[in-house]
Amino acid sequence: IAKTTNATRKPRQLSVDYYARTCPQVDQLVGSVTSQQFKEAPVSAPATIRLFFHDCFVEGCDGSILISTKPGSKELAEKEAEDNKDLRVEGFQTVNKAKALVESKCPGVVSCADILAIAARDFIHLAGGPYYQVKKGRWDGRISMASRVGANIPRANFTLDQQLKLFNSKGLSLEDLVVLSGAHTIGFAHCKQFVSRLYNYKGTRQPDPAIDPRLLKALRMSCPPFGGNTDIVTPFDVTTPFVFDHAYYGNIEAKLGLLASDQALSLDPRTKPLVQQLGSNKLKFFQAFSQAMEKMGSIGVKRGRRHGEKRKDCSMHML
Ligand code: HEM
Ligand SMILES: [Ca+2]
Ligand SMILES: [Ca+2]
Repeated sequence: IAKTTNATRKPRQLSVDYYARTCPQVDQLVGSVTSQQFKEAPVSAPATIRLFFHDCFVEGCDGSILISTKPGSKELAEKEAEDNKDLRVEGFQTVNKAKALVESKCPGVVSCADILAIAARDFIHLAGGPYYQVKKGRWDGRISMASRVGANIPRANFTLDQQLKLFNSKGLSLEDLVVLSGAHTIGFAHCKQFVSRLYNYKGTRQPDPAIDPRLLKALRMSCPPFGGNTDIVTPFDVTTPFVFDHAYYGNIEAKLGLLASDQALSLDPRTKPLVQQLGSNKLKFFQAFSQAMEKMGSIGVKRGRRHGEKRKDCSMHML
């Protein structure tokens, strides 16, 4: 019977109890690392959530983002790509710690891609967001190339159409786009991601009219037009930058969006009604976010030895 179910199972299907026999305690093991990490370095939460997003959008959710460039190799790994340079180390550290613990209890069983998916869920919950079951069974990928990143990661100055096109190409809908962008309720961005909105919006030499004047003033203080400190970061959510809540939507309705791509969601008639709904209904946001994360978490999933690997060290391919 077991054989028949295996053969008839859709190849890319994930399941909550995938490790029921081989590593039943995997969620607890990862959980002990994420809760410790959250206490020591709360930025691990936004760091890991973004890491998961950048993993799933390039080659699918397969841990390709975790690979380090081989010393002496000409081919740079994904994490070296320009769009991944600002991924914080805390996300990588979390995955590595969790992987080490999981390997010590269930050697050679759990993929790095699944550990990243579980850790991202944990941090959403630890920061005050929803808890949902993570479906597992992803294999790690054999390809990690910096050159494949640029076209697959959305940019801060993307129009809604550009964002939508990219999300659609990943099997995600307009609603998924609006809901997943709510992850910008925690975390921070560097000045370069929005500085043109502050001084010279679309070449007008004027600020973006869709920024609240008080926010504009505050952002201009942290981010001068030239010669500022490039390490400065600013919270996405001016009200609760460490709390996973639905404040993001109220903010963009109030012209407090940080990136042009965020603000666009409350300006476009296609997305504005959903922004209003999510901003006024935390439960709806939490339910929609959990579902959308499951959808994002199943992009391009690989199963089996022919397409994937189970790494021992998440930063190195198996040979
Ligand atoms: C819709 C298109 C999106 C765009 C254009 C976008 C762009 C960005 C940018 C430019 C940053 C700042 C990076 C920096 O300066 O360090 C950022 C941060 C972040 N993004 Fe997005 N993002 C998008 C969607 C998402 C999604 C779908 C998620 C997760 C579900 C996500 C989660 C995050 C988090 C948590 C941070 C904060 C990272 C930290 O503080 O370490 N983003 N995003
Ligand atoms: Ca990937
Ligand atoms: Ca918040």
